[in-house]
Amino acid sequence: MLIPFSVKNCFQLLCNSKVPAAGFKNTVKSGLILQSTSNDVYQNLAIEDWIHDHINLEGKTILFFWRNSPSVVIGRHQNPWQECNLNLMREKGIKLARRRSGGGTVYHDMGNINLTFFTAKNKYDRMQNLKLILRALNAVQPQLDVQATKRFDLLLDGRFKISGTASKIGRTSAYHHCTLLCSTDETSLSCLLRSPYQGIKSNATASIPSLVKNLVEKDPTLTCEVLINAIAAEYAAYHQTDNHINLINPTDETLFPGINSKAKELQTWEWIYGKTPKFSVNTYFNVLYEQLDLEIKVFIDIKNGRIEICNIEAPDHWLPLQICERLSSGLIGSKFCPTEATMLTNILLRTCPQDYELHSKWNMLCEKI
Ligand SMILES: Nc1ncnc2c1ncn2[C@@H]1O[C@H](COP(=O)(O)OC(=O)CCCC[C@@H]2CCSS2)[C@@H](O)[C@H]1O
Repeated sequence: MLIPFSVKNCFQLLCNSKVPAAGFKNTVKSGLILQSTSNDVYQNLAIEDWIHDHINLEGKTILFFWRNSPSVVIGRHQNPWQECNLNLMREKGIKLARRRSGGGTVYHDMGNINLTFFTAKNKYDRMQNLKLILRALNAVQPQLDVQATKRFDLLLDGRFKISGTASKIGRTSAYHHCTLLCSTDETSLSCLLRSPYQGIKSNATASIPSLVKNLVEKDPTLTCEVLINAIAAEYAAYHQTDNHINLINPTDETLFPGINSKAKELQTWEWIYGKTPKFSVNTYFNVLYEQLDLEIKVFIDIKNGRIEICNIEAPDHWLPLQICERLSSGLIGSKFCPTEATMLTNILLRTCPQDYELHSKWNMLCEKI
């Protein structure tokens, strides 16, 4: 169901389907500026989905500002194992989110601003949005050298990326969203976006790594707040609308019916990992066991995030082929995830409870894999 658009009373009126559409169109201005009160990546991505699915954007536009606590955000068609360091993320409690738009992987924290430009499909224009950001940057610091590229990145001093773009085009509406690096933790960004996993083969979209820089490095007065206000002012001037940032709470079911279930869906394993395009892992590693250096080979095919084919080859004298096969086949159908694999093999190992040596060997393998 599409809901008529309004700037009056922000979303209260947006949800009021009794407002007569024709008369209403003449009285409302064309743009609305919103900012999320939440720093939760799933809640903020859910707001994007909700607006995209529920608001009739014909002749109207919305600009949505949002910031997240530390998170890694992968594109719709990406492979998280290939794009980031999942172990490090788990260790540091950094969230992983899969967005609905395509493109590469980015790191978010409170020093990164996200901007979503919602329009009707026929008004979707990424370069126009980026130029608006450039005008705002120029207004706050005329000495900045920032340019938009053909890929819709924003580059500082001709080589440092400060913004990446992605988009989603629906039947009638579309959105273009982009980042803006203000004071992000660059060390976390580069460590987390480096995958330690080897031997992955897939057709998933690969990210395009760049040198990055924060705007605050160029001018310490360029805080997130200053930048958001400058972009909002430029947006209001361009769309001849009120220069007012409406704060919205993305958990408010009265304004956004169904929003919490959207946020929940974005947090499911099935969405984050299960949507990974089919891939395979073909690798080997060495284990040290009682002064023996053993080579273990691993071949795994993963579909919908679950193990479809699994072959683990260890030297026969160390782990007899038959046992290796039994344990490998026990993993088939399980999520490609350390906790589930460990749980499953623990169940299998219970069939030979006394064999402590086998248990310790298998645990070594699981840890390495
Ligand atoms: N926050 C941020 N901003 C700009 N560039 C970044 C950021 N994080 C990482 N990077 C760099 O971009 C590349 C990936 O570039 P690549 O071009 O592959 O991907 C993108 O740019 C995607 C942008 C998605 C924007 C959405 C807006 C709201 S939700 S996420 C990465 O390897 C880093 O070098």
